[in-house]
This record gives sequence, C-alpha cells and structure tokens, in this order.
Amino acid sequence: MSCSVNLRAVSYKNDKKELFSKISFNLGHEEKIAIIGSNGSGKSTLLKIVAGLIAPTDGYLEIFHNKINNLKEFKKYRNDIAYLPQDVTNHFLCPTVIEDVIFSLRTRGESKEVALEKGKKILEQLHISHLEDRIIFDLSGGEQKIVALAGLLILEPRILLLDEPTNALDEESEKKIVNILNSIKKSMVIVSHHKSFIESLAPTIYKLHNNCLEKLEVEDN
Ligand SMILES: Nc1ncnc2c1ncn2[C@@H]1O[C@H](COP(=O)(O)OP(=O)(O)OP(=O)(O)O)[C@@H](O)[C@H]1O
Repeated sequence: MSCSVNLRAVSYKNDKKELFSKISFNLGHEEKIAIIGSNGSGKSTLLKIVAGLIAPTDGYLEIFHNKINNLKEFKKYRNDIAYLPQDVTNHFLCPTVIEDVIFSLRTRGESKEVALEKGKKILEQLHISHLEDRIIFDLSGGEQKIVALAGLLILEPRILLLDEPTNALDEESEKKIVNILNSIKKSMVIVSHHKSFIESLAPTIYKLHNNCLEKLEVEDN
C-alpha cells in the first residue's frame, strides 16, 4: 500500500510522565483515520508529532516512505503537511477572510492576482464566498474553523492533520464540516471527541488509551 505517513514504535514522554509508548500506525494515500481518547491522553501531542512540531522521545516517522530522523528533516515536507490546531483563534494573521486565506500563498511569492483567484475558488468550494470580506474576529467559531481550513487547503497539501475540527460547534456547523471533509480527497488524521462526527468521516478509528493506540472494530466505536 502506498502510504503518506508511517509511525514506527513512537513514544513520547514529557517532564512528568510517558504519554504513549511504541505507537505504530499507517496512513494510506487519501485514507482518513481518526484518533479518539479521553482528555489528556495525548491525542494532540501525537498529532503534533505527525505534524513535525515536536519530536518523539523514541521511535520515528516515515513521510511518503522516507524516514524522518529529526525535526529539521520535516522541512522538505512543510508544503505537503497542513495542521489545523484545536484552537484557531490565534491562527489568523490578517483582518479579513480573503486576506488571511491568501496570506500564505503571497508569502510564498504568488502574485496578488493569482492568489486572489485561488482564494476565491477555495471559498467557493467550502461554501463561504459570502464571508470573503468579513472581519475574521466577528465570525462564529464554526465559520472561523472553515476559514482556517481554507487557509490550509489553498496550499494544496497532501496530508491534512485536524485537531478537534468540530470542537464547540453546534450540530449544523458540525454537519457542514463533515460534508466538506468528506468531499476532500487527501490523507487525513482527525483527532476528535465527537463519536458521531468521526463515524461519518473516518472508516478507521484508533483509541489512545493506557499509553497505547488500539484500533477499534466497527461495533466497538
Ligand atoms: N506544552 C505542554 N507542557 C506541559 N505539559 C503539556 C503540554 N502540552 C500538553 N501537556 C500535557 O500532556 C498531556 C497530554 O496532552 P494532550 O493535549 O496531548 O492531550 P489530549 O488527549 O489532546 O487532550 P484533550 O482531549 O483534552 O485535548 C496532558 O496531561 C497535558 O497537560
């Protein structure tokens, strides 16, 4: 199987305790997997390791079958991996939606004209064209999550890592995000507490529990 990410016996220990030990999983090409688990079990930490934001204390990752020996080696995959943090309120750098969505493209040297064209297209795909000129901090939590997602998708990453994408959202906003994510054909790791949300999105679900990652059978979900 062609894989986007392979985790090989990854462990992580913070100052106080070992959060998980010898965790392995494979994320196939355009596969969607979910990670659930109780508060503080280490889900966000695991996702940050896959994002190349923190290094495992033991074990290693492979990205597109290339072994990553340290955080520096993640650098060449920066454009391939997009990470949506749990709290997006500090994620935005520009006042309006369209400015923020095209910001990263502009910093990579894209002309304003092309960036705007791509930005408008992404807003259309995510059904938020009506928010184009709105001030981000006036938007609802759900709208902000979709805007943050637009800012990631415009860079055309191959791997999407989403930490609680429906956290604190109402049912309607949750459905909207499920529909959007279901329509996106990319390799994805989604961390979530919302069972109903996860079941409608990811065929493979793992539970982080007692320091281990357990693959759930469908009837256990
Ligand atoms: N920067 C940090 N410094 C110290 N401890 C941290 C840090 N980040 C997380 N932790 C601790 O590591 C543990 C795991 O945190 P993590 O956020 O990965 O869990 P989680 O499963 O995502 O939790 P939640 O479901 O509440 O978001 C927790 O005990 C947390 O307090």
